[in-house]
Amino acid sequence: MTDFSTSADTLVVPCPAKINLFLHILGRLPNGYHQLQTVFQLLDYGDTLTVRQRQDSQLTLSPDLADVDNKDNLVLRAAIALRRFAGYQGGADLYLEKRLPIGGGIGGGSSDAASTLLALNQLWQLNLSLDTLASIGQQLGADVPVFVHGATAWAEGTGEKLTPLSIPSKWYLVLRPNCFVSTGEIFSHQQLTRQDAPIKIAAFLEGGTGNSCQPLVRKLYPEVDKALIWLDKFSPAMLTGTGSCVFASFDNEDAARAVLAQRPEGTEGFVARGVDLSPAHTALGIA
Ligand SMILES: C[C@@](CO)(OP(=O)(O)O)[C@H](O)COP(=O)(O)OP(=O)(O)OC[C@H]1O[C@@H](n2ccc(N)nc2=O)[C@H](O)[C@@H]1O
Ligand SMILES: Nc1ncnc2c1ncn2[C@@H]1O[C@H](COP(=O)(O)OP(=O)(O)O)[C@@H](O)[C@H]1O
Repeated sequence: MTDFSTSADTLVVPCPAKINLFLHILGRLPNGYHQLQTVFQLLDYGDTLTVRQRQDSQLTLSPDLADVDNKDNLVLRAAIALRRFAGYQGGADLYLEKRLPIGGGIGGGSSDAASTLLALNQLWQLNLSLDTLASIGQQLGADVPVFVHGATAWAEGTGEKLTPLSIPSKWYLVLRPNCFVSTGEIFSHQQLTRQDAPIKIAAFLEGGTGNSCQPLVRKLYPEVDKALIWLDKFSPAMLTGTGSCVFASFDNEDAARAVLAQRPEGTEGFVARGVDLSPAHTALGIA
C-alpha cells in the first residue's frame, strides 16, 4: 500500500465541484459540440487529490473507482497528456479521494483532471501557464478549462471562453436523484432545444434565466423530475449541466442542512458554499 503522508515531495489538492447557475444552448458547432452560455459557480466541496513524486517514470493511480477503469480515469489521462506535452520523463503516485457523484453535472471528473494538471505542473516544475494547462485540459473535457483557471465565471463557446464573475456568496444544496445522465445522450437528443438567443451578463444578473436541458432531462428521467418538484418546495430548484443533480440556494448553511436532512429516500446530496476562487488554487498558492 502506498504511503501518502505529507512531505516535501507531496501535494494535496482539492478538486471542487461546480454548478451551472444557468445554461443556454445557442447552436451546434461544425464539430458537433454545442455553443453555450453558462455561469460556472465553483463550490467549496469536492474530491481530494494527492500527488507524490516518484524516482522512476511510473504513473500510478489508486484506489480503483467502482465505475471507471483506471485507464479511463481523467486523473491518469490528464497526467499522461501533461507528461507528453511537456516531454517530461519522470513519474508520480496519484491518490484520489472521490466524494462527488459521477455523471451528476457537477464536473467531478473535469475538476479531478484540472487539479491533476495544476498539481503535476508544480510537482514536476514544468512552469506551464494556466492557458497552456487549460488547452491541454480542453482535449479531455469541455469543463476542464474553468477548473484550471479556477474562478467562478461567465462562460461561452463550449465553456472555454471565460470571464471571471463575482457572485454574492450563497449556500447550495445539491441533490442527486438515483440516476445517471449521460451528457452525450442529452446533447445528441432530437428533442433538445438549441436555439436560445444570446444574452448579456447583466440579463443573467437580473434573473429569469434557466437551464435549457432541464425540460428534456426531466421528461427522460422521472427521478430528476421528482427531485426538482421536491426541492422546489423549499427554494427555486434547477438542474445543473445535463444533470442528474439538481440544486437550490439558501441564505445560510443551517437552512440548507435542514432541508438535506429531509431528502427523499434514494437520493443523496451535499451542502456547499459558492466560492469565487477555486480551493485548488488556494491550496497551491496560485495567484
Ligand atoms: C454541458 C456541460 C455544462 O457544464 O454539462 P455537464 O457535463 O456539466 O453536465 C459541460 O460543459 C459538458 O462538459 P463535459 O462533461 O466535460 O463534456 P465532454 O466530456 O467534453 O463531452 C461529452 C459529450 O457531450 C457533448 N457536448 C459537450 C459539451 C458541449 N459544449 N457540447 C456538446 O455537444 C458532446 O457530444 C460530447 O461528446
Ligand atoms: N475521476 C473521475 N471522476 C468522475 N468521472 C470520471 C473520472 N474519470 C473519468 N470519468 C468519466 O467521466 C464521465 C463524466 O463524469 P463527471 O465529470 O462526474 O460527470 P459530469 O460531466 O456529468 O459532471 C463519467 O461517465 C466517468 O465515466
